[in-house]
Amino acid sequence: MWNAARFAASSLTRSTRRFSTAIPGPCIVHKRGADILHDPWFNKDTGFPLTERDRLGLRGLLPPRVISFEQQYARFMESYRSLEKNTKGQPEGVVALAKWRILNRLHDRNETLYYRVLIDNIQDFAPVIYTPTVGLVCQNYSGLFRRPRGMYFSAKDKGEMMSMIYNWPAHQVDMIVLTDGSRILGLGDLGVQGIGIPIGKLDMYVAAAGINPQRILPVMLDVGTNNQKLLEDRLYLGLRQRRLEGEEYISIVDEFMEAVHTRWPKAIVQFEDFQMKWAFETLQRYRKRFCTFNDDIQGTAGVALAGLLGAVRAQGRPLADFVKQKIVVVGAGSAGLGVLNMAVQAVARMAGNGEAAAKYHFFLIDKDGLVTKERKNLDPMAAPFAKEPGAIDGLMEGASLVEVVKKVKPHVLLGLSGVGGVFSQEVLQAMRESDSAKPAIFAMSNPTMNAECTAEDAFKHAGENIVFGSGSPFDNVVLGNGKVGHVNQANNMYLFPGIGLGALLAGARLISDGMLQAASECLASYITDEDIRKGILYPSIHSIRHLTVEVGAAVLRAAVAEELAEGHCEVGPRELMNMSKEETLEYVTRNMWFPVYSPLVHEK
Ligand SMILES: NC(=O)c1ccc[n+]([C@@H]2O[C@H](COP(=O)([O-])OP(=O)(O)OC[C@H]3O[C@@H](n4cnc5c(N)ncnc54)[C@H](O)[C@@H]3O)[C@@H](O)[C@H]2O)c1
Ligand SMILES: O=C(O)C[C@H](O)C(=O)O
Ligand SMILES: [Mg+2]
Repeated sequence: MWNAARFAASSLTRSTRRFSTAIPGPCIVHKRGADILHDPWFNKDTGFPLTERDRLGLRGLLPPRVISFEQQYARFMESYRSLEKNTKGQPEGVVALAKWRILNRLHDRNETLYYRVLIDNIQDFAPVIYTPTVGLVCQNYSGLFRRPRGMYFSAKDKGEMMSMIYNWPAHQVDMIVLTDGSRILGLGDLGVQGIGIPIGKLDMYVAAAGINPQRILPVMLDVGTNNQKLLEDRLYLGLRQRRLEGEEYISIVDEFMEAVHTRWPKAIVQFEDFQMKWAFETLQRYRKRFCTFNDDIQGTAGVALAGLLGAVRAQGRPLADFVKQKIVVVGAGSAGLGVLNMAVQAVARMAGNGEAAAKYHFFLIDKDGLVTKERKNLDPMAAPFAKEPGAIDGLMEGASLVEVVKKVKPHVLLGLSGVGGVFSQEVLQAMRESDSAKPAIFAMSNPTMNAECTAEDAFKHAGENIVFGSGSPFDNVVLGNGKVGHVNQANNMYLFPGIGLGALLAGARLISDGMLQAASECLASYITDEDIRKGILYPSIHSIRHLTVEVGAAVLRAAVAEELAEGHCEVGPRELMNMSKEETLEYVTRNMWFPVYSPLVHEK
């Protein structure tokens, strides 16, 4: 079975694109008959050719006509479009969940067709299977639950995880996204219902990075929830207890990490949507021992830094001017602090004495206002960014956001607060006095309701010359006179798939700062000057697969340069080292899975 899984994976990567007539390599299957129809990895629905129906014991289990992949695809898209038409005018949430349901049903039935429609229609479907609808799905998960996806490890499984991990049916796992559900987007503690996030992130891994869906594993670590409403909800499917804390908590995560790495030593673990204290703690604890990263801290930081560098270019200034940019970050959580730390590293690289200068130019605001050295119980992670009270424009401890913006006149206002609307009309209007001719506003919190402001309000109140980014998608804004306010989706989806892909194909021992920096630089340089002048900081989501090849290759090359690459499958570290840039891109592309029906060959 182990060999079969590998065989299946490699045959699929060799498959051709679109609806080509080239015959893909075979895929070994160890089941027969109805069991195949009920396995979404192998199921082709009405697409099984007659000879395959005979070989696999499927004859009579399907209607007689064979429907081609193209026809199945067209049929699904027709149902989807008619659902769109029939739900017009209904409340947004109802429509979003109806769209999610139809996609989820396909996901549960036929993964090949599901991933093909997802890849080809990524702009339409990413907002359904990923942010923002995934937030609504998590909020309603216990009611929506039909069949499980991924694995659930709970506090009650202590001592059992090593054997439990062998319950997962796939013999090889490359990519794991893990959450404890404690900070799901900007929606807070959703307990076990947070499993929707790893599922959505891994769908993006398949769509953008071509990770084989047979080798992904979404994981929920259910250590309880502090969400009283959920604890009292009779439908709630998670542990009905308050969250474990301290040693009890960390011992559960330790046990899970050991179990995973015993069974799949090369699997990459992405930590996602952990509350801040555990996000930083687990990152520090595991990043040197395992191939792991925290997407909210590190993926977000890379995407934000690429956007910040783009904002400098958009002003028509040289990149070196980044060191002079005044940046106000709203939100001192895992994401906000991750961004500031990476921005400081960038300044330090650009200007020798950068660190001190950067901290002078960077302003941090949390729920209690401006963070200064006078802050009671100042978080050690935020301490390096705390201002001397009164030293800058008389700004005191806890100064409000609007006061800070009015006095500092920042080049960039970046929100990672999780609070919808904190960039009020007054705050946005104050950005008109920015010292930049083209100020940047990033409302990065998710989902849409939690964005610090809408795209429309940003252009309306802060002026038409801003550059704008948001974590959740907004439509471009029509400004009149034929002008359009471009909306960038400043979301870590532009980096995490490439970070995982590059680390996987390098066989990286760990994920270093250098690899993350390479990912961010690759994203930053992906955009042409012409696009930047139009306010475009990130590529369209249509190009996410192409971008991810580049990011993956950049991460891989950085791993090789730092001697962290141990090789992948039959490609050893020496071969990786000898690859030119073009060969690396070719190697990455060649190893990406693409959904086509492979002939199924039964083996006992
Ligand atoms: N776009 C992206 O790619 C991306 C990536 C990561 C996180 N996020 C979003 O960022 C948000 C925060 O994530 P996090 O992990 O940092 O959360 P967190 O809970 O660790 O931090 C939230 C921070 O916001 C501050 N805050 C709360 N209310 C505030 C207010 N009224 N004014 C100013 N600050 C306030 C809190 O004090 C805290 O410092 C979430 O909505 C998440 O969805 C977006
Ligand atoms: O999930 C997203 O869309 C981005 C980010 O990881 C978040 O936590 O908001
Ligand atoms: Mg996240």
